[in-house]
Amino acid sequence: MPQLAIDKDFLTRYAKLEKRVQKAVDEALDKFADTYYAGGHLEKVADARDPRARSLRITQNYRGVVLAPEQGDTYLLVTVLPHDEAYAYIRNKRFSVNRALGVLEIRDEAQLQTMSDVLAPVAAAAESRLFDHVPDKHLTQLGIDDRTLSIVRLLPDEGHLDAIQSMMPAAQHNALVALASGMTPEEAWAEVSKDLVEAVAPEEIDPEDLTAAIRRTPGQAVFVEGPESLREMLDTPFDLWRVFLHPQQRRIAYRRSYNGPAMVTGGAGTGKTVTAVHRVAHLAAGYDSGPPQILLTTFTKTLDAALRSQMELLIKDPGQRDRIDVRNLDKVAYEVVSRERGTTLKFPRSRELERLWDEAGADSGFSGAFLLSEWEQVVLAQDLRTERGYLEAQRRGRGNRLSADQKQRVWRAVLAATERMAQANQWTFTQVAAEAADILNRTGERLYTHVVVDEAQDLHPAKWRLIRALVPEGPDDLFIAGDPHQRIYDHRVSLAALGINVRGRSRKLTVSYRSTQEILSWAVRLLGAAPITGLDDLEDGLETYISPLHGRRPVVHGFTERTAELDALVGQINGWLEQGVEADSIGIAVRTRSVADSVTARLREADIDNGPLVDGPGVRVGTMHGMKGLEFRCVAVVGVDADLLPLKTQVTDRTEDPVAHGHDLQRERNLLFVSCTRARDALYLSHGGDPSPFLPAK
Ligand SMILES: Nc1ncnc2c1ncn2[C@@H]1O[C@H](COP(=O)(O)OP(=O)(O)OP(=O)(O)O)[C@@H](O)[C@H]1O
Repeated sequence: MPQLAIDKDFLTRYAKLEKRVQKAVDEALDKFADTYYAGGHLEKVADARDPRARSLRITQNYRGVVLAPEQGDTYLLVTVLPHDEAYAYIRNKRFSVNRALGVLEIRDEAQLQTMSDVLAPVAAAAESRLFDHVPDKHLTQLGIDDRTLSIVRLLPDEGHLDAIQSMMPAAQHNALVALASGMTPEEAWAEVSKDLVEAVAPEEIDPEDLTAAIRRTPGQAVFVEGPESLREMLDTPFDLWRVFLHPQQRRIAYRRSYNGPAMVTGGAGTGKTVTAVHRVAHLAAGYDSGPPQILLTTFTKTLDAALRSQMELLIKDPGQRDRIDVRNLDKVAYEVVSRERGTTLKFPRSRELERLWDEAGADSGFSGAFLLSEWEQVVLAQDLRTERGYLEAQRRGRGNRLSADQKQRVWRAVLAATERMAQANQWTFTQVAAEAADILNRTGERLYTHVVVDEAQDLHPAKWRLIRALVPEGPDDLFIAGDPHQRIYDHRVSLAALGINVRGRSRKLTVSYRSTQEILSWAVRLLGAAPITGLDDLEDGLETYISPLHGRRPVVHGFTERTAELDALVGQINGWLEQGVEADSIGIAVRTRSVADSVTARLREADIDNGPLVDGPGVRVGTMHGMKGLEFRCVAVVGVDADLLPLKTQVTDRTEDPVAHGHDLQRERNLLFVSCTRARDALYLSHGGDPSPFLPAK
């Protein structure tokens, strides 16, 4: 059976072609797909570096580059380029199979040759060379082949190793970087082989077997399952995540089965959501049709809309889609409770609710706002049902200590207020989640076979109890994606304490697909040095978090007053717009509503179209909390002032509760980190007064 594969570079370049040329590519591929096993109309290029590289005519000015086997029947669509560049590509590049890893590699042999000629005299004159201490045998074991070896022996230093990166097969370059950084050959092997989708013994690697090599390199090239699948790829060429998963992502998403709840963590932009959506595709592929068995969920309405569109982009089969519900947890909980009660539920505004709690707790000595949050953060969080339970409960992170007498008064107020709410059929979403979990636990009904949860770090314990109650315990029951460094609400949860055991089934993603390395390295410093505990109770660090993307360093501008700061913001936004950045690819994040209002007013004055973060129109403006889960090409974080970050009203006094104080400060840091890591290409920050202490010193 002939097989067609497509390289990431092909799709990336196709995405950027004019519509007219794209159409010509489509036609050429249709023809090619009809007959590719004959290989008939692929043109051999006389001076091709690699005899298997052919050109495919698209238009007079464009050519595709196709790797066509001398025997066998796998064709790889490598790239699509203007005519002269395509021929230069074919004249310069060679394809190979890595001898140790078995992955597909491409190198620019012409440039490497030129580089060798330049390096030869430098190497001869140097006293020692970078890899003098490493014997050939070790290099070979790491996948360095003879062609690379000859230039490796000439490299005088790491600068030259960096300089040849773009010419070299990526896996071989990684191995050399590992050795150059002082790793032993064993450590370097662990480093380069960690991303393999399948381990393979060197003697099993056939250097001519392109099909096997492509299968081992799913982040770069994948097989197309048929003309329809090719059509889908070309219809949404920007959505590379649908097709090219990083091996780390693929291993996690497409593992046949987990013997219980599994978790994927990783820094911002490492593709946790992408991995979760692919996991749903994997689970759905196990069924043909029928009632929904899989819940894909997250914690807000705006995020679940984004999840739904991602799911629909990835899963086209209507039968499989029917097996999947995408809805946020509030909605799931609402349906369970309203169905049981046979009525709709009312959700009063927070002011109204606080008034109710004020009245119900009038003689408690506490405000309605305090009582309400005590109920949600302590009583509902710990599922406390009796006064005794409450009196004995720890109130970690709740600030001021309460005496037994005070606790009794709080408990009475809780009873009175919840009674009033019940009479008026008034609810909070946390309460509905707790109630839904109770109902399901009481009836034993389980609504799904699999639940996949995104943005898991911020869920209230009541929502976790609901999640646990939605699926029977068993293989593949729960798949959880989250990042504890992005925790921006109060909920610090231990999954184990909630009966969800992910030990041994927790995996980490480390490669950012969103932000540049410059933005990442800078943003990680905002988090401070305090250790962060994950949902699995283990410490979670971001030491291995990297990005292959590069760009400009973030900039921080300081002003003494807000007006000057906002004038500068207008200048920055206009600058981005003039550079051709679309208005809806620019996000502005601020700590408080009132700063957001000033920003919006100033933009309006400058005639810059703007609107809310999720649906616009124009430049997106919103609070840092609203930035969660979103992404923009350019991000401006405004009002990074000492009195806004941390926001005093949100931080418990150290003298009242030092632990809560620490947690609150960390949460404020995380909030700034989340905002900054929404940026793909450019990050701009400013303050209109003393700078926030979270900003790193230069
Ligand atoms: N394999 C991939 N190929 C191409 N793009 C990818 C891939 N994986 C992720 N991306 C892109 O990287 C960006 C971040 O991915 P995603 O939102 O899944 O990350 P995340 O870890 O959930 O981020 P966050 O925690 O910040 O919300 C998205 O634009 C996504 O499309």
